[in-house]
Amino acid sequence: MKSIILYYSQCVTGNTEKIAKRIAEGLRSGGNTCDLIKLRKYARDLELVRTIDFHTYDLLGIGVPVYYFHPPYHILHLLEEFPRLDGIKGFLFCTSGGNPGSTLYQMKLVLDKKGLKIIDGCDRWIGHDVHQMYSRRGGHLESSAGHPTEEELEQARRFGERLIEKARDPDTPEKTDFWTRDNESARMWTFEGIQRWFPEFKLNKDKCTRCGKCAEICPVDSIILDPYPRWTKDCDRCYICELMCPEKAIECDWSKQCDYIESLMERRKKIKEGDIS
Ligand SMILES: Cc1cc2nc3c(=O)[nH]c(=O)nc-3n(C[C@H](O)[C@H](O)[C@H](O)COP(=O)(O)O)c2cc1C
Repeated sequence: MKSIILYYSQCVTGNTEKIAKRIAEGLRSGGNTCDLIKLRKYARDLELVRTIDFHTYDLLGIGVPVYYFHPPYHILHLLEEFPRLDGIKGFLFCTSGGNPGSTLYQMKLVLDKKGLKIIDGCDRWIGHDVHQMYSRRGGHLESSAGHPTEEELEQARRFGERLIEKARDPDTPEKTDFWTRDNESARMWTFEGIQRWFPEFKLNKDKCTRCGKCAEICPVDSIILDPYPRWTKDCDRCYICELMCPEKAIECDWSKQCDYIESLMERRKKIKEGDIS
């Protein structure tokens, strides 16, 4: 059996990449093949997708990190540009800090229109969450530290192995049970809402050396050097540019988001202790 996995994963954490590699390992068992392709930048990926002959594969897998209870928006747009996938079986997966929202459901909505028959998926794998919202909490969501664990990675490998049988069986039904998982958080956090609520990019020109790392790393090519970095359009708000700037010259104001996280954590603690319902 011939399969292919396309995945996106941030370079700082690489959680989805770790899971994708293990699924591929499982899919390669018994002499089967699996091509593993890392998505990097929207424009380049669009070209790449146009060169792939998907109909030479029996199975197509797509993996993403969860961004604000959704797939990264640029990946959703990329899926919209995929060719027809009739006759091919598919599976979807993601990693999240613990709340995948409606990520896989939204991907399925797009891929259904392409004719891909989705036979399996998993949105339960956790990945170390280092979003800057947690900067006051040591720079990460504590409960996600150490994930994906070796146990989760082994689950991913077995998931890949099981997929071989499922993909071979012509009677394998379409996977529908968890696709309806559409939650309140996902409905609340619209693309426009995210653009409004998260901080604007602020550049400290005294620190910036115009090295271009931010532009190089931005997955949607939102940043141009003019001659200093300038953000040209709405992006996925992944803030990888801020995180990876070697001079720490991108200084977003995270105080509002950090305050929000603190009040959320406080509320959760009280609920756990039975102080409030
Ligand atoms: C911009 C951004 C938004 C995120 N939004 C969510 C979210 O809504 N729910 C969640 O559980 N985790 C969220 N996370 C955590 C990531 O989904 C998680 O760490 C994931 O494993 C990252 O995968 P990667 O290392 O492959 O990029 C977010 C992380 C980032 C950077």
